[in-house]
Amino acid sequence: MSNNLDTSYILQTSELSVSYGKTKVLKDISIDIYQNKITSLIGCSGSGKTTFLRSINRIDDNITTVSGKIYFAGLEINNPKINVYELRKNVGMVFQQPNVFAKSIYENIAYALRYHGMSDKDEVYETVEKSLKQTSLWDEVKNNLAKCALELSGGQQQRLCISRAIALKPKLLLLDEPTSALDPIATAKLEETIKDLKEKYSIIMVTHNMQQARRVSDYIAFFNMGSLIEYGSVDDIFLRPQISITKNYVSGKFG
Ligand SMILES: Nc1ncnc2c1ncn2[C@@H]1O[C@H](COP(=O)(O)OP(=O)(O)OP(=O)(O)O)[C@@H](O)[C@H]1O
Repeated sequence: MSNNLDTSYILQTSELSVSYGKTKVLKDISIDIYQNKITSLIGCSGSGKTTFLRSINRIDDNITTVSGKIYFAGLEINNPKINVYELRKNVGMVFQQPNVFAKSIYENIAYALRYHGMSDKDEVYETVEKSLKQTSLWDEVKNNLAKCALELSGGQQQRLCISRAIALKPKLLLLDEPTSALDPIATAKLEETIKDLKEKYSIIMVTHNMQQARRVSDYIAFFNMGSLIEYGSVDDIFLRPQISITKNYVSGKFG
């Protein structure tokens, strides 16, 4: 991490290490993640990508030991004074499997808004509509907002999960393999949504799909066995990798 906290970065880590019990699975990760860009984390299974994501909104507080620093929007997130509830509002997370609630499409978003303190009915409705439009789901569901979200297709459910996350106006969106459960058409649609969202949000996405990483990302971070091996622009990593293991991974020689 650079010496000064820089506002062009949404997230900076300095020598971040994370252990489950005695096993250290992330080792001294120092990285500066840019605002309003899409940064993809790539690497073999077990290299620590998801652990990195989860440490940013402190989901695993009870099962991990963390050392080093994580600065989100300039604040050190593991400081005891940090309000974890506020942090999670500002750092939205979308998981591999869409986790919609067994409620109506409308309620999936409205519930989250009310939970976080929005009480005005008109404001809730407007925010639901706006967040569904931002993921291009509005036109597909606007006449069926009372339908149970579980009846949507997998791709629609995933876009609903993203709508729910962005309805809370997070500064950072974490996407953990968001298209891994989707077919190619739903994947293409979700990739378009993700690219549109970077106008307003900073995004960190885990993906195993190298074509997707190339299509969608501005920056790529390559992890291997808990270490950050190489980090750079999408062209730096795919066309001019500096480290042979990165080159072998992105060219499909292992992984
Ligand atoms: N809850 C947990 N308890 C103990 N070990 C865990 C836990 N979650 C992950 N690990 C271990 O931490 C290491 C990193 O896992 P992680 O899920 O972060 O990797 P990953 O790069 O995201 O993998 P994948 O691409 O398969 O999702 C692995 O060795 C994994 O077994």
